[in-house]
Amino acid sequence: MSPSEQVDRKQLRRELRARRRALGAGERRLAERRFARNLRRELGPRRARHVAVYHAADGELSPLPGLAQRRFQGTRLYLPVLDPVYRGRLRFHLWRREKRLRANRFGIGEPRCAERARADWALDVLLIPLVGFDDRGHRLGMGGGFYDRTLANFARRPRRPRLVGVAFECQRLSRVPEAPWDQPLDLIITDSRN
Ligand SMILES: Nc1nc2c(c(=O)[nH]1)N(C=O)[C@@H](CNc1ccc(C(=O)N[C@@H](CCC(=O)O)C(=O)O)cc1)CN2
Ligand SMILES: Nc1ncnc2c1ncn2[C@@H]1O[C@H](COP(=O)(O)OP(=O)(O)OP(=O)(O)O)[C@@H](O)[C@H]1O
Repeated sequence: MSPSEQVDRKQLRRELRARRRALGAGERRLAERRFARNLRRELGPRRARHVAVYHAADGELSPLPGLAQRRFQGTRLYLPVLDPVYRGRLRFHLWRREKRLRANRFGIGEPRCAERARADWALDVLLIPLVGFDDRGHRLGMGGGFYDRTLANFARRPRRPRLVGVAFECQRLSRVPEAPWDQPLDLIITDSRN
């Protein structure tokens, strides 16, 4: 990746984050409904017992209405937690809805570390919040490299979750300038209307 592409990434990230934050409440509700339908359709009938989600922040599309559907009734949900030991890495802890979350250093809610964790490779589906994406499955995230490091691990594993990016259609780009460490996603699910 050339230095100018690095600048592009930063600039793109800023613009796309502003774009998703600018969506109004009505647009968001509609987008979440469409996402719910697309999620059901795209995941197909295969059972997903252990699904990592995220606690929507910074204008992100909330995946929760999608996961409240009947199809996900026995599904356990996990949230990313900034690893207190391995800096820059994520752990996935069980999200029990009756328990209060705790804000991490970015102000995003996390389960307490006492909640059960599941090894990332043993999840069935990993929902990844995207800042930008393109048709080839390349993604732009918040820039901390947290998901990058998680994804890099899967290359050496026989078992891994389905890697599913989540974004609004307005975050689609013709091409994400790719970084050498980028791992393409299996699937990107948006609020597309059909
Ligand atoms: N909902 C949600 N949870 C998530 C992520 C995410 O993208 N969405 N993450 C995905 O990685 C991890 C957190 N990563 C983050 C990386 C950067 C910033 C951020 O706001 N950066 C500031 C400057 C940060 C600072 O140094 O204080 C910024 O860009 O303005 C936030 C979260 C784990 N949890
Ligand atoms: N496998 C890895 N191991 C160590 N560091 C990594 C790895 N992958 C990426 N990084 C570092 O993480 C930083 C952020 O990467 P990048 O710009 O690709 O973020 P991003 O596309 O926004 O993704 P993310 O959602 O993971 O933050 C980079 O500076 C990079 O050096």
